[in-house]
Amino acid sequence: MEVSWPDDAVHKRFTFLRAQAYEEKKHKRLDKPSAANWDKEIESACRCTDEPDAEDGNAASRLRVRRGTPRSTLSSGMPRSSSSKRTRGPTPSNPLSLSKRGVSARKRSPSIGDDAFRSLMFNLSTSTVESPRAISKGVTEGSKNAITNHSVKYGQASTSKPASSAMKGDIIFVRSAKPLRGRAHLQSNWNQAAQEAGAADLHISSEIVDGDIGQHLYKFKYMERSYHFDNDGLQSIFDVDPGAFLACACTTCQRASRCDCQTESEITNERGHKLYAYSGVSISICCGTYWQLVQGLFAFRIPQGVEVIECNKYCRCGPMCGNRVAQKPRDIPIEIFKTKQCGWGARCLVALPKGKVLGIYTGTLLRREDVENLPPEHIGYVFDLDGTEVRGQHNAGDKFSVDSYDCGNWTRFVNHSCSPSMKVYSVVFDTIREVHMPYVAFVAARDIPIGEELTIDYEPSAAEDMAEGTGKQKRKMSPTALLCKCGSKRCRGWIKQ
Ligand SMILES: C[S@@+](CC[C@H](N)C(=O)[O-])C[C@H]1O[C@@H](n2cnc3c(N)ncnc32)[C@H](O)[C@@H]1O
Repeated sequence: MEVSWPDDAVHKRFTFLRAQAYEEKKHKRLDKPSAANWDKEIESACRCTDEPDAEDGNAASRLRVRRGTPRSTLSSGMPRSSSSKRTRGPTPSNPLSLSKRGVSARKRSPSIGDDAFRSLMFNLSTSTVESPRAISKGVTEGSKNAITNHSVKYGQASTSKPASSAMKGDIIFVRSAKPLRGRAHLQSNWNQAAQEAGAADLHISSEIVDGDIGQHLYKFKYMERSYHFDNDGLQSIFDVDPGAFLACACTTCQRASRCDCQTESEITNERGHKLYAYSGVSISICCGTYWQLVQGLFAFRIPQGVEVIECNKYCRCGPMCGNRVAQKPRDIPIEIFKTKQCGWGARCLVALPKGKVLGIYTGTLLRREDVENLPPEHIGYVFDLDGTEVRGQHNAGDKFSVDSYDCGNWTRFVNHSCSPSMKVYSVVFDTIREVHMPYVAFVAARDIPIGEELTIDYEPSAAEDMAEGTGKQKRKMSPTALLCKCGSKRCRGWIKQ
């Protein structure tokens, strides 16, 4: 995937202005992260409903992942057992309760020689997460069987002893230790990781059957936000000294002219006034008797390739600041589904307005020169971060890429289209732009109806060439290129790999 970047002059100008702004404004930054630090706000606003699973470490915070999860953790983190969390026994209000039928349902610990326990153990694992209705139906049926036949089986019984060995009254409901499998397993793990990061639901469509799932996906580590670093050296470059951050001193950043972080982005209108990258952030709409803040949408004002500098943890503003958009947890539900032609894809389960920022591309951050050492199957999942590079200039040391084959989030399933529904832009908030490790944000390029596939153009420069009439894409297909199956009327015929 390639993004188009501005020319050398633009970069020189921005570098100069930013250096100047830094010297002028650095006294305003907070020496320590603000008490109203956005990371903390996200954590407390996290919509996680379950307690973190201490056993398997999958509940590690974003920070812990960012500080260098060893590679072995990535490959050994799955499958995880759901048994340690959700045990559910019959309760008086529960349809599982057997007391109404004259059989006391009580919870006992198994002991050696307790045949009743072994013979009447129910397995409630797989479908419990998938379909509560099915569970209750199935278990009720199972309960009836328990009473009448003493041969209880729902899902898969852990043992199947003869009914005669069961003792009335020793019916025990336990949750099996058997882990979820296939699509249910992936959905459960990925959705949980998304929710722990404070993001909205992540679904895997039921069109995807277990047989469609490649083995590598069971080892895939879902990371809604932030990069993974295999290499401590890169991690330390990314985690710059706090003193290097420029931060604003405004409390709400409602006016771009007052927010010093806007100096960093240097987005100005024709009159030279600073502009936000995001629309609506400085506007309050009067709704009857109260004022309502309008949510920030990407306004497509910035020159392509110039990073948007969002407020950071040293800024004084809080989470409602209009210059904190891409860093907020995803608030729209996403579904991974099976496309007709291009493998799996991603779509949104709600309609989206133009400019809505949908997510950031996460994965393992690596130097560009290391990309060629990756196994070939990774290549389709590598996104180049070229925000500071001048086209044609070879300076591999400062170029980085993101590989989302082993870890990443839903954006790794985003397919290419020659008429894409999303655009990408570079955004910086966890580090400084000078380290050349921005995040890549995906944003709705137009209003997107509910359920439409979310796509990007993997090679926007080719689209520009086509528009300028210089590209002869269909005729000049490179030997390593992929046949494009986007189906667009404006399809260029192939995708660069
Ligand atoms: C980032 S992945 C996208 C997710 C992928 N479809 C999957 O199932 O994992 C990129 C790969 O998807 C496939 N792909 C994406 N867009 C395509 C298109 N327009 N035509 C053909 N293949 C496409 C190619 O195999 C490409 O290497």
